[in-house]
Amino acid sequence: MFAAENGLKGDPRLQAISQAIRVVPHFPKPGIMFQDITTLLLDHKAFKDTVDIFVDRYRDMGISVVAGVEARGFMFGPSIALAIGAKFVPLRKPRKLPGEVISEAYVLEYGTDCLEMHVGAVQPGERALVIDDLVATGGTLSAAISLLERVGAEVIECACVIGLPEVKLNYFCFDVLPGQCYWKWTFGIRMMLFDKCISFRDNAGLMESHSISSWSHAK
Ligand SMILES: O=P(O)(O)OC[C@H]1O[C@H](OP(=O)(O)OP(=O)(O)O)[C@H](O)[C@@H]1O
Ligand SMILES: Nc1ncnc2[nH]cnc12
Repeated sequence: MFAAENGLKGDPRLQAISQAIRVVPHFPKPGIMFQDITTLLLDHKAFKDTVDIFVDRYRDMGISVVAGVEARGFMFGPSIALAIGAKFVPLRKPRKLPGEVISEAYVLEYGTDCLEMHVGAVQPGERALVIDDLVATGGTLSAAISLLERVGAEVIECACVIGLPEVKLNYFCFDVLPGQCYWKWTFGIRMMLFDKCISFRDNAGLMESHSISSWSHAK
């Protein structure tokens, strides 16, 4: 989310959203600081503010598809889709969707997994937004982007509520693509003002052309 660009700089909603997210140490295994958005969902104002912030950003972008990543992308995606007049497409874990699917495997901070999407849910040329609660390595979002691009959709942006401070995207953003102000600006704002709230633009071509392991493994 571009706090300065869209007038969110200093917005008190951001701090309240951040504070509503519980951090659980050593879950699901030692060393992981688990960012628990279920406490955000319990806080009606913080939950609504989170959705509203995304809706304000995406309502005029001509987005026809909001693709939510199982499971936690399902908690934010449908509300955003309804509010911006888009359809919601679930990107599910393996063997959950009953119809014909396409699949994309990826590596997680604590394991490996796979996302699937129904064939025919998204048409070539559609403008898509990917929603999830959190980006850690970016592997999940990379898989989501791949699924959508494989069926000819254009991924306009990916939006997450939480960006982990150790995310390798910081490196990607500041060092690998120093000329890309968009990235630099986004993440500068995230770290200074947004804390746990980010949104970032997909630029799969650039991700691919630089061998950043966290992104390239899913490509
Ligand atoms: O950026 P990454 O390293 O790919 O990690 C981020 C993903 O990990 C979490 O989901 P998880 O796979 O744990 O599944 P869940 O939502 O079903 O618990 C989170 O909700 C993201 O989808
Ligand atoms: N630290 C974390 N907290 C919550 N979900 C995650 N998914 C990957 N890393 C995570």
